[in-house]
Amino acid sequence: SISDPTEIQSFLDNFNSQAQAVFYKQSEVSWTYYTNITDYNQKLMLDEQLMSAKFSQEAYRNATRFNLTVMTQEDRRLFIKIMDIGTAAQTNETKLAYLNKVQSDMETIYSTAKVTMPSGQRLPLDPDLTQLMATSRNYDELLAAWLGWRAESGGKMKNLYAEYVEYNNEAVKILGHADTGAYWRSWYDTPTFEDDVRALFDQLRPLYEQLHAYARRKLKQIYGNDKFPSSGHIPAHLLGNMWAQQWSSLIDELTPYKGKPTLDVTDEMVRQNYTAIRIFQTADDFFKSLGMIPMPDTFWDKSLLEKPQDGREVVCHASAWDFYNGRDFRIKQCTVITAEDLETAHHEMGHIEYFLQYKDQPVSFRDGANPGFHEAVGDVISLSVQTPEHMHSIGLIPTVSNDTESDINFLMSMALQKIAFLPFGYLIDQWRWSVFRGETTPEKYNEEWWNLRCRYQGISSPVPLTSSDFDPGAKYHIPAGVPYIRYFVSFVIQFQFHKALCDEANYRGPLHRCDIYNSKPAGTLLSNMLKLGSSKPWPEAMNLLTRQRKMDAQPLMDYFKPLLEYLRQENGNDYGWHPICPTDPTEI
Ligand SMILES: O=C(CCC(O)(O)[C@H](Cc1ccccc1)NC(=O)c1ccccc1)N[C@@H](Cc1ccccc1)C(=O)O
Ligand SMILES: [Zn+2]
Repeated sequence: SISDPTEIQSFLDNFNSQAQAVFYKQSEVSWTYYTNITDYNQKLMLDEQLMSAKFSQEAYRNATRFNLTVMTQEDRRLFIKIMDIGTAAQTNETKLAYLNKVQSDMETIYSTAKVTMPSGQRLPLDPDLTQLMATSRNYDELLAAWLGWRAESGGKMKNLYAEYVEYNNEAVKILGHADTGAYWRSWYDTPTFEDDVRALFDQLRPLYEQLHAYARRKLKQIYGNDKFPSSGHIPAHLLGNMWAQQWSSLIDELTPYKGKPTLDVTDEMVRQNYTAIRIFQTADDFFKSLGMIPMPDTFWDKSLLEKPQDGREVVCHASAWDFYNGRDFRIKQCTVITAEDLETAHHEMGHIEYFLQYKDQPVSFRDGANPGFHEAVGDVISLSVQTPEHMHSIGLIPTVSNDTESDINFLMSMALQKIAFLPFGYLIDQWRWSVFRGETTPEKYNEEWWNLRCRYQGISSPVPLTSSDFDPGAKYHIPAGVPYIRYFVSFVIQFQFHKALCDEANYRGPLHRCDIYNSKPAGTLLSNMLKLGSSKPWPEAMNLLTRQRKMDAQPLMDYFKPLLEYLRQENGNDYGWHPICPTDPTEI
């Protein structure tokens, strides 16, 4: 095998320039499809996916001819990443084409699904059903939207999913992975990863149990006790979100101390005629205040920041795009003027900032230190933006009051966003890993999904389950094949990052009131970590930023400590739920 350093270097240089061209083409063709869903554009994208798979297979074959043992650590790391070609390892072109087609068809079903409401209106998820789930307080109206959505999305793709699982597993097994879940976990390069995330979740469950109990009591006052099963579960359609994954839309009902200025800035954004562009300029301004890299002109020219009104079908689920040429970076988001979309804009721009910071790395290192790092960047900034101090400084709330009661109100609003999410962020890939392992077979898909929803999230289906249902398919990441444990990891590490940056900014107060706006030292520290991309093992990136190498839930627990005490006092013994789903979901 080849050990000559000049041959090693010329292979890497060659790969890098060819890969940029191939990945650019693939991004362009995919962007065209995602922003204009037609059969023709899908065909162009699927053809291009086969071309780039051939390129990856060729690169893999060539890379295996080299002797990795004589290389520098960095070159060895590059070769290993070049050989990690995922499902492109499937050399049977018919099978690979079919896998890509099934995946794309499921994502298209999800993105074009519409629900016919009792009024006769046909509503898409974005923005209509999302807004209905957030604003309606009518049990039956919420139920109609929730039932309709799962029928039109997941209900239409159960058999497709079983095929996707089979073909995806077959492809990654060629690379030596046990199954697709094992392949996805390999990106964290941590043998104890599954145990580590389980330990983090167990550490955080008491916080969630207390928030769940508090929300359940308030929701019973709104909808009546008779709507809640005696098992202690909350019906899944009452939490202000299609998946009950974040409960921020319930902030007005769940605010502990009434009579204080509202923390929901949506009305004020609308009153000030905020536009999508202004939402993204607000986010861009924050990165600039830290001395970080501003969005380039191509971003503003080529992004799609609002749902087109010309009848085109688009994939509305937000995403950030790296075109791998060091110049072209875009966001696709069907932005609406709400506090939630202000947060999403920061989330997406966090991905772009990471792209910008690592754009001079070799292509194979243009990735997050691990997938959770990529999801955390924007959310860290958003933790500063959402403080009452910062919201006041950008004119979205009238006054800042930091008396104890206002503090609890603020922590409650952050908990509805961050604590409510934890079991959801945890359970999605618990389900998928069990499916990829073959422990959960197609006839058990839906039953096992609700077992996890009942056990970890303490929510239950408001209607009896039928075997034709496929509720996992009602959540974008399942048909789109996007892993999800990355968000659970992000929701833990983003508080570690926030604490480290607040320390760097010489902030002294309670963590939940820290706003790093304008801190160049914090910006420099964050930039230096982001510049690494995936060139170093993630514990080294973690160490550079936080001066220790582990995922640690303590900063998150410290942030919410005052709220946990309040909730414990409020709830007394009225908390928790039966781990098994209620037999009769509407049992009185
Ligand atoms: O799905 C997202 C945001 C979309 C995204 O930015 O994570 C996006 C997902 C995606 C879409 C298409 C293909 C692949 C992934 N991820 C990116 O755009 C992305 C991720 C890593 C690198 C580059 C781009 N958030 C999750 C969880 C979440 C996170 C933060 C706040 C609220 C909710 C959700 O909505 O359930
Ligand atoms: Zn993301």
